[in-house]
Amino acid sequence: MDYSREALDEQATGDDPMHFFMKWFSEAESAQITEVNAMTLATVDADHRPHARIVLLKGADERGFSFFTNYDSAKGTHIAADPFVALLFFWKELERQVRIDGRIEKLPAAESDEYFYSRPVGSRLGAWASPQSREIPGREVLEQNYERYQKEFGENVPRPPHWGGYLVVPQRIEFWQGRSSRMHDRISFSRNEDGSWKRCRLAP
Ligand SMILES: Cc1cc2nc3c(=O)[nH]c(=O)nc-3n(C[C@H](O)[C@H](O)[C@H](O)COP(=O)(O)O)c2cc1C
Ligand code: PXP
Repeated sequence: MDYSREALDEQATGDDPMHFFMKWFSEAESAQITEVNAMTLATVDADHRPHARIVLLKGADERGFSFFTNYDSAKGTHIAADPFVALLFFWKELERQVRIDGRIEKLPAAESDEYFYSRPVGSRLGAWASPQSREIPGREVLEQNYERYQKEFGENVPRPPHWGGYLVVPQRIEFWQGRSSRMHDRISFSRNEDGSWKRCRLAP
């Protein structure tokens, strides 16, 4: 595969990488890419070993990038031990990659509530039924848990205390545009101490 769609120059990315991310994200949405918000989340465990999995981006604003999960999951345990994480998007139809490194924190409970109560009742029950990342003897455990919570809550399924959002506050954001002969464009932003951004070009 030789990438040849387009170029990315420093000026085009502007001074604010969050702003530029939104632009690329909406272009990916317009390109009808399925699961455009699917991103790889990398964490490290207490022994400094890396782990990666996909989660869905549910918000991006001037603060950073947010997603929702089980705080007692493997990733939740890693984050509690080490708050440095990485995110990765690959939009192959646009020949684009976005790499994000940053520090992660929990979203305020009110924001977790707001998102949780926007989810279908079935997914809300799923959050109760699944002890995410734990070994279970069989699928029937999940089905039994689901029925149990369905009986207990009916249509009014509250947010479990172990389920909520995280915010990744970016320290570095890199935009990668594939180019011919592996001579790709890489524009990288690093956060300065005062919160402003320093932009540079990296060799591909
Ligand atoms: C397309 C896709 C989207 C996913 N989105 C989420 C998500 O937003 N939150 C989540 O907890 N798990 C999500 N998962 C499941 C995770 O990849 C993972 O299996 C789960 O969170 C357990 O990870 P852990 O054991 O490392 O904590 C998604 C999986 C896929 C394939
Ligand atoms: C276990 C799990 N939790 C949360 C999500 C986030 O997506 P949603 O809030 O749309 O269900 C997903 C998406 O696949 C998921 O698999």
